[in-house]
Amino acid sequence: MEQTFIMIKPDGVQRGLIGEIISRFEKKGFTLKGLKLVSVDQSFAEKHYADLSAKPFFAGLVEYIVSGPVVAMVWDGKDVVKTGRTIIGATNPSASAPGTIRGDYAIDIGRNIIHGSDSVENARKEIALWFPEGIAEWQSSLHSWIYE
Ligand SMILES: Nc1ncnc2c1ncn2[C@@H]1O[C@H](COP(=O)(O)OP(=O)(O)OP(=O)(O)O)[C@@H](O)[C@H]1O
Repeated sequence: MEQTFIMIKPDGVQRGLIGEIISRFEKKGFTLKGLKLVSVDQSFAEKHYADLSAKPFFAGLVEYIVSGPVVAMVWDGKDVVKTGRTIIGATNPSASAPGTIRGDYAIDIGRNIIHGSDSVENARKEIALWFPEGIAEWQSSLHSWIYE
């Protein structure tokens, strides 16, 4: 099945949204395969956001990601990359629909609470970067109640 990398950013952790965010992915029917609370350093944050290194907001983005612990997760399920992005909402919370995580809980683009991989290929790279130790191998017993 497909996997995606989801990170609750430092503002999401500080604001007490960990449980709410995990709950949304769980209730949808996706399966949690990796989970840890970690503080990353500058070089790690720069690696994660390497594609954005030329952007004017890059330094501020890195500073934001290292400002406190983040929750790194791997979620598994059919079309989880695309559906995960839908659950998260548009990058700029001012354009995120109500009902999405960013639409419900964020205001500023530079404090948008959560990250989700934007493609299956990037998910693979991000999971390898954040979980070099590997992820849990298990299958939920609810599988046949979620997939036909
Ligand atoms: N104009 C901006 N000003 C400040 N921060 C920004 C801006 N644009 C993007 N960011 C930050 O950089 C992150 C990565 O930007 P990107 O364009 O990859 O959006 P995204 O894929 O929706 O976000 P993410 O990769 O965090 O899921 C955004 O989530 C946001 O935190």
